[in-house]
Amino acid sequence: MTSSESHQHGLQLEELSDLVSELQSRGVLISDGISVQQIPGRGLGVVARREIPVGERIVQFPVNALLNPRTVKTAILQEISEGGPDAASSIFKSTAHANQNANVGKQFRPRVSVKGPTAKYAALLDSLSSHQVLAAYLYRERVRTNSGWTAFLNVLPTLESLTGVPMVWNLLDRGRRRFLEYLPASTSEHAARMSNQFWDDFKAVKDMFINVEDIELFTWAWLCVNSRCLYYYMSEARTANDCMTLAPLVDFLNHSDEEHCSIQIHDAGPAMKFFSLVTTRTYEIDEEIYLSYGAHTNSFLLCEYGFTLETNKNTELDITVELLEILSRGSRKGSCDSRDQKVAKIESPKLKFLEAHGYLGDYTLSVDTISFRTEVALAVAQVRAEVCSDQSIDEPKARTLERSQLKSFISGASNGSKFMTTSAVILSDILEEIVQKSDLMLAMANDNMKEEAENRDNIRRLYVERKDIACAHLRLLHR
Ligand SMILES: C[S@@+](CC[C@H](N)C(=O)[O-])C[C@H]1O[C@@H](n2cnc3c(N)ncnc32)[C@H](O)[C@@H]1O
Repeated sequence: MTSSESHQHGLQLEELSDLVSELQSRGVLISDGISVQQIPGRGLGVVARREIPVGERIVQFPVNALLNPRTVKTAILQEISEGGPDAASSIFKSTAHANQNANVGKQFRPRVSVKGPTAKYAALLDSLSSHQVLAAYLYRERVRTNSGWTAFLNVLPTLESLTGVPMVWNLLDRGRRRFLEYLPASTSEHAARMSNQFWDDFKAVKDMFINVEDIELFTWAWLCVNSRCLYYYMSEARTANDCMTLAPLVDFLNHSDEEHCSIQIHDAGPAMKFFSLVTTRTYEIDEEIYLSYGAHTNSFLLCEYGFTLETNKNTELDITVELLEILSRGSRKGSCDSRDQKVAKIESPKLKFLEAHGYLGDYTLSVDTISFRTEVALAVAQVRAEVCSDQSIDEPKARTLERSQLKSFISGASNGSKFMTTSAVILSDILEEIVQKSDLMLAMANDNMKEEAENRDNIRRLYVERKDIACAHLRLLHR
């Protein structure tokens, strides 16, 4: 790999060649066909320096050179074995206990049970989620003077360059908190969920490790992990979400909604397991090499990674907030603020019914389809609340019939034609409001976010997409 142009863009040539040396010393193979360069609007990216055929392994890691909960645990336990109690007390708080509070689904099962003096520390690390372990590790490596990962840490983005992520507008403000008001409600809820997760993770890490106090530094570490990790299966992970690894250099690949490369695991026996980045198409000289981060919408990309795609084939219109509002209030008019939904959720029989049938939330439309979940919610929205309650002995026959029609639609035994006309009316009403609101928000973002062109353009893109999809469905509905 070469890095000839990187020095123009904040990152020094030596920093990239130090990274390459650091990785090579860990046994990582890097193709001579790629370089890391600044790409306008995308930060750094990976570019082909020569023609690259399909199937070329452009980076190959021995799996123990990756940075994930497994390798971090090994490194920390080794540090403790070599340094003794002093080393342990320079890492863990004396009050540290296995994190009871973490989302259980995200914790790790002990893979190989560790015995001896380090067993206690192994159990502590196993009780954290991957995100927590990795963020804590990056934090700690950043503050220590003798990190073995200095070259990698030096090429990670600065906190300022991560401020496209809405969660950060709230956390660090710097005049950006007001931008949250311009987000579509579903995007804003996604950002709020991330904030909650961030605070849970900060608390878990702070309670366990010494000297993790600096919120800005932890934000940087947490966001680096969030935006740069790749999927890597580990048998001890309890959920797919916890199969996270950092792979330096591979993490310079930007996202595309088309597949360009894939991650492959080659298992050639003990100590011969490799994690490779392999091309799945040919590349011309100077072409950027991308990786798909997943089939993500622009709202998701903005929340998790701080950018949106100009055209995104995974675009969809999320009407969850709008539909939940109708379902919880029983009517569209005089509706409550979407933030009151949690209270309504507990009380509304319609929401309870949807939850019991696995259809609560996630109501979306793509340009030409309405998801089945949305159709179910529209059907439930139009029946009387009593239809969603359990059958009572003396209830009218009409109610029993309507309940069975609803259940038969949900189970797929009928096509739900009974509900279609009213569903169309409810949906039109929602979509017309979305078009109006999008126009308003597009104008407001234009007027009030002038000084932050990138954030403004990302937000505008979300409303343009919402409006386009809403208009496409309104045309179909009014045909
Ligand atoms: C895994 S890193 C990719 C390398 C990154 N560009 C860098 O400078 O280090 C993911 C980050 O790159 C940026 N990014 C990735 N794909 C992008 C795209 N298609 N358009 C704009 N920015 C993108 C976002 O800032 C995202 O959080």
